Amino acid sequence: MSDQIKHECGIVLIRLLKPLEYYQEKYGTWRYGLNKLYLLMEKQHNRGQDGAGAVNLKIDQPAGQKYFSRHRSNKANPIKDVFEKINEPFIKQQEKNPELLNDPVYAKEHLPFAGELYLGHLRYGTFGNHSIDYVHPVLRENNWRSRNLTLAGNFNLTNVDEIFQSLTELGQHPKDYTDTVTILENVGHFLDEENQLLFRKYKNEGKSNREISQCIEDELNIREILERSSRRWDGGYAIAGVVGHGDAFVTRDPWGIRPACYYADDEIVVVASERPVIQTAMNVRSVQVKELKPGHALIIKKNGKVTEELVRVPQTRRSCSFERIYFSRGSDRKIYEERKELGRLLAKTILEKVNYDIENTVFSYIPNTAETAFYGMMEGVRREMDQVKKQQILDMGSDIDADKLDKILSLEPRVEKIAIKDVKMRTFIADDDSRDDMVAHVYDVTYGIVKNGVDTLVIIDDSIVRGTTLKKSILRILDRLHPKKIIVVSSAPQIRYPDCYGIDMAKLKDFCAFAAAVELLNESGRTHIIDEVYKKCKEQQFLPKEEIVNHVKEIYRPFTAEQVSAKIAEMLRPEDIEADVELVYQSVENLHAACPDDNGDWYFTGDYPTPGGNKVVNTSFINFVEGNTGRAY
Ligand SMILES: NC(=O)CC[C@H](N)C(=O)O
Repeated sequence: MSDQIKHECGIVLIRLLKPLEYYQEKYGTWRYGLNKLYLLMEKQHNRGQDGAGAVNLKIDQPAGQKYFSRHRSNKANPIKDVFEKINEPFIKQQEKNPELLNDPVYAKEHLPFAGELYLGHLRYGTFGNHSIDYVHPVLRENNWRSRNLTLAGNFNLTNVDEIFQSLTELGQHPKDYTDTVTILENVGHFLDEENQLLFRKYKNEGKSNREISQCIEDELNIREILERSSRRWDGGYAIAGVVGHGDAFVTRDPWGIRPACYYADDEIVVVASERPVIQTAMNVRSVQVKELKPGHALIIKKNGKVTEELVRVPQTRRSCSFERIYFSRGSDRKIYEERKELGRLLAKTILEKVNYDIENTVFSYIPNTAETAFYGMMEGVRREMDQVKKQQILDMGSDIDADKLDKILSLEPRVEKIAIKDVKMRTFIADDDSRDDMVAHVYDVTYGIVKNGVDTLVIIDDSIVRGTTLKKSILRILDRLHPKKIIVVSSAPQIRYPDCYGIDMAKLKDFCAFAAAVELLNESGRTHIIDEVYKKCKEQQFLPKEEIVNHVKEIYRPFTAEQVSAKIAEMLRPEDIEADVELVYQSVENLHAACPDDNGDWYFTGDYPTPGGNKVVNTSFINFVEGNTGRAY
């Protein structure tokens, strides 16, 4: 991916179902769970680098001793920072008395992060900023054990304002306005309520307060707490939580927008955002890792009972196709196949664009995530070429000989590694003029492969969001190879509408497809459409989200996808390069054919699965016209 988009978050939840001694004996360390947490977080580092955090809970710690430990970091390498902090007391203990460090009973009593429940999080913020207050897990403390709550999530809601308001209507006075803390207080409120209900029930039965605390811990109905609190959540979410006495859960939105998978046996329960991460960390097969069903929660009671329970009625599945195209690790066996298929499906169009002139075409990709789509594209190109060769052979009829056959069969597509990602250029260059020149060098190229002024260069990327890197770096540096033409292929369709479910692309004006459509409207004397859409958006600005319609679709309506692609190519092509530039995008139909199980496509089509999505696109358009640079949720 050439455009860096901030996106997603990663979650990890681990419950050790046996006492720490068991792991010391079987695996040689009571830190078995902690080590797995590290692995699972490190393997998901692609999902968030703004911050990281981890919590540990010791189940059944005696009163007066700390049972929650937490470390969070928003430093440059947050996972490393968090685990250095976690390791500090272990290093000290190692120096003081190494034997005690390896004693699980001593460790649980005296050392932080020696407990049965772990919650880890990697953050790419979609709300607020990068400050430490926004880093998960967030914690709500209380002297009643079963009222303590910690949460971490991969989520974005379109109606945090409504939920915040419901808290203030309850009489609360939140000290902060962050989406994660709002969710924490929202769930916390119903956790308190459930505690209170159970307390009353047992008080009426004449039980002592001590007995009641025990009863509450046994009976706390997590499913009900989640059902009551999530009733109004509009958005995509996979939210994990731990309650102070030892119950834990992960709940997923009813549309399945955000992903969550789990593995459970009699020793351990592991939940993570991505399947192959669990496969690798736990050394299990993909069939052993289950997807958490949309609208359900995986609930792990303190006593070790694991259930998947219905929380909100599942809706038509609209899981995020961008996970498949780009975000998730491509090592998942299904995602790998899907990415290849995305490339394969583009082959015919590409060959048509180059007039099947395979001798004068060089195929390559933008490193690194587009590599899999590239393999698929090349399979597709070869398959198409086989058809061409077959026809040429048939056309020869009886006029066939070995030389002619050799010539036909030897025609192979030219596959080369052209673009090389070189350096991360950031703050070193201060002034804007030289900055652009330096940014051009983020990518480098392999020289001597392209025939000057003759060859067409076909280069595939997984998606093009803003196109800035293409314009400033990739096209310029590719032009130095002197191709006749550069065709940039996107394995994803045009990104036309903002996301509001956990990917930080909330501003319409950032999308090159949107800029191109606006330019086309202006050029073709249809500027009035922009004004009309603005008026319609303003008219429904304060309507309930359920009544809002996505009028932004009208901006694209007069044009075909090809017209928009051609305009984007024109706009992204630097004036001072020699090569022609063309863009080829995936069609939405082919995206669905390649990724049939995950058809969430609102960023391509404007069809939002939740009413809040229409509100976000509406606000986003108003922001664009009014020159407001804020996020639209
Ligand atoms: N990408 C995400 O899932 C972000 C989670 C949450 N909205 C935050 O900004 O912290």
